[in-house]
Amino acid sequence: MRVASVIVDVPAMQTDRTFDYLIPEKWKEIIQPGMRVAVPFGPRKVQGFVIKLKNEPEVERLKEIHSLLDLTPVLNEELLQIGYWLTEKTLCFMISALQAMLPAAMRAKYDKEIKLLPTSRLDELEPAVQALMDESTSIQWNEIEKRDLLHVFQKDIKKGFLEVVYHVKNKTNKKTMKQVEPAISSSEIDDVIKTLPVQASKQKEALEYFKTNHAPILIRDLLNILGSTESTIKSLVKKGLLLEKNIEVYRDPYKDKTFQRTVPLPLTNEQEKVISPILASIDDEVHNVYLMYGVTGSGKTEVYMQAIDEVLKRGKEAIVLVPEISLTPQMVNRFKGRFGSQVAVLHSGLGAGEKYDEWRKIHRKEVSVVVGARSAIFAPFENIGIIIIDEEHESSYKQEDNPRYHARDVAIFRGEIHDCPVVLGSATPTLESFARASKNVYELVTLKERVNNRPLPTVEIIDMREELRNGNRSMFSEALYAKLLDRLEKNEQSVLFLNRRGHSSFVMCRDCGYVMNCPHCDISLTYHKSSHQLKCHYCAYETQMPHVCPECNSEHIRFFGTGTQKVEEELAKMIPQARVIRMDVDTTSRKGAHEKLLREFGEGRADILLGTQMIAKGLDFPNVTLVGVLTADTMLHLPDFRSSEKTFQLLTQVSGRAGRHELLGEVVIQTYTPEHYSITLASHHDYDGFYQNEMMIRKLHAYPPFYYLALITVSHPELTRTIDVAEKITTYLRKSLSNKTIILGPVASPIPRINDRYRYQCMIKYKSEQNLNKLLKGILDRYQKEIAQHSLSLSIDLNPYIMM
Ligand SMILES: Nc1ncnc2c1ncn2[C@@H]1O[C@H](COP(=O)(O)OP(=O)(O)OP(=O)(O)O)[C@@H](O)[C@H]1O
Ligand SMILES: [Zn+2]
Ligand SMILES: [Zn+2]
Repeated sequence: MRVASVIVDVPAMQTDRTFDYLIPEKWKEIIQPGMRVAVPFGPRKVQGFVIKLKNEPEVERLKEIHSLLDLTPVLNEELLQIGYWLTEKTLCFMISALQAMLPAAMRAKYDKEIKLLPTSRLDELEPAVQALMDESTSIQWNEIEKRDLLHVFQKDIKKGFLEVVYHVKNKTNKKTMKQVEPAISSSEIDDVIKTLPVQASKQKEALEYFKTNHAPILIRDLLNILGSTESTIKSLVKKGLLLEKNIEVYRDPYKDKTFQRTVPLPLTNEQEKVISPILASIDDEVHNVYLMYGVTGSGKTEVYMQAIDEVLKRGKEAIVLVPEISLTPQMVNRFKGRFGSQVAVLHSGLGAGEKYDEWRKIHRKEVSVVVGARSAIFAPFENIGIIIIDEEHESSYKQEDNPRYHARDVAIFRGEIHDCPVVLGSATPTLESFARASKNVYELVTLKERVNNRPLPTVEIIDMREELRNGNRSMFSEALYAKLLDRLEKNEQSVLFLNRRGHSSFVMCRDCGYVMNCPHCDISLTYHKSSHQLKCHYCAYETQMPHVCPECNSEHIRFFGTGTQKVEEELAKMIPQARVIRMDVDTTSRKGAHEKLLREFGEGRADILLGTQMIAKGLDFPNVTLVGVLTADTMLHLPDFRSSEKTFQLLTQVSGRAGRHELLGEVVIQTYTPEHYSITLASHHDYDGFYQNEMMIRKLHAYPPFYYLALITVSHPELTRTIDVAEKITTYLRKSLSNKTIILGPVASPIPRINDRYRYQCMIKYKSEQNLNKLLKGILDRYQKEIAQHSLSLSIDLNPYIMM
């Protein structure tokens, strides 16, 4: 092949296509699609991805590829295909799609080195490679390039003897450790031991060790075994009896942990029923989407693991997505405990280098299970047997920057390609998914009972208005206070949950619970402190903040919000003897803090765990018998059509933390709106009731799953231009889209100015618009000049989750 089509790293409309480059003679045999190259682009050199190889140049004179960044493709054919699909589905640039699929470390500047893998021997290598690598286990890329030997090295890379390692220039350098091995034979060791003086007992011990274990070992591990110091080993190295080497180790954050190995549990009848269609799909290699609706503690995770077991037995691979916050040690422990070193873990808590190391394990096929957050859906596996999305209702599966993809969509797309099942699991499925299951687009499988028939906890709703009337102005109701004391006495643990999302933004009457809603949208108004006004983020309605409650004339109407710190202080006053662990953004920002606090709680070193969203899911502590929700309302009044759904999900998840084992559980929900259906139905564990109710409301207001949404946000430094563009776009859409489609706006965005740029938005609600994506691309095209000059920005979100 003579020509490579390259997507260059210049994210702009005009460059969102391939550019052809001539392949220099020496790289003809080397270059493949999915590799990165550096190419001249205008006066600069830029990075790019080779997408295709061709024989005939389409243009007369082509520039040559400047250099190679990879010797094996970092993106395989399937991922390139997904890249194109992402550009269509999310209207992003191809370069953004391609980069989103790689670990961040590969986007930075780096040095490259080619390294002998620990499993291979020098004498297996090509002679030219051997000659260069003699005496060392790695060599700098430039050295090879200078000698024009890349093609020879590529052969050994393909055979799996060598690999390319990227060293990111800022601090994520590879981690090396010292290893020693005997430099002499076992019988020689025996002779040496006899000649050593009596005082050298430690040295003798070390040599004794190598006599029976004639193999390399990390110095750290050796010292642990022998209980001796590094100087002992050093003197043996000096004497030439041991050989010391620096070897690279993966930065595996779980390395020092031992995981208790677990074996598959005999499944309950319900679990059997749920797993059998999934196993059939695995067996028949058919793509099917299963919605696994299972109450909290019903053993979904056990079902996932046994399905994965089947996949691994067939030599295939598994992707498990878990929401970021539930990548708690508990979840990682369970997968590592079952599948050991076959598991790679990918999440944002890892440093760039650690993530890159985990990614390499996948790329090199050293693991066959990946457990990770959203972007793990792009794991470069080639033989996927199952994809699982746990807690499928979590909004963190939607990426909020370009490419604005939803991991569920990518999962289903990959599932189709690999002819494998996709399992969406949740105790509170999204309305979208449950509706699809009701229409048999997905197959519904249900776990109605907790394992061992543990009952779901009883839930008591406390009306905080009533408390106030009775003179209780604290954050704790009488009932919750009494129950906390009771647990303390019994030596049982409690979890207190404070929902901080959306705090202090809505306005409510503390006497009657009345919340200020928009008359046109049935969504709560947001309080704007600066202007002392209430605004609707959907239709631009606004009104003055009232001085008295419009419903009951009380003066106790105010905006709302409390923080975990305040709760902690109040707890300390009210129950000074309780030991409290507070978990929020502040106490968990340090690496490993999250894990440490949970471990302490698990070991019973605290009576109460107080926290935000991050304690809502995944926790499984046998001694927790009480869960308290301090204010169930905060989320309810967010200017978001999903606020009831989110409230129901959260209350169900939090309640699910209580009474999962022998001890019975109890839940107390404090609220100012005890009659709201999301709260009453959550207290009865009534998902079906909630689904019916919420579907009616969505239908009435033309929201998903009855309509699709698209959100266009226009921003510009000048207000008049912002409005002008927003209006033109809206008018154009009104003209071009079907009259069944609803177009709202243009209105100022909920955050009307960011970074001195004004923001206006337009919302499209549609059922079917064949040409919508083309139309929207056309709009981007129309404004591309202004966008390129950075004065204008147009963001288009097909399927928005954040309306700000
Ligand atoms: N077949 C089984 N036999 C015995 N114990 C089981 C079985 N399946 C699961 N368990 C145990 O029951 C508990 C709850 O299971 P698991 O955590 O898998 O439920 P889940 O549905 O994933 O929970 P949640 O969604 O609330 O996090 C766990 O401690 C698990 O080890
Ligand atoms: Zn009132
Ligand atoms: Zn409104």
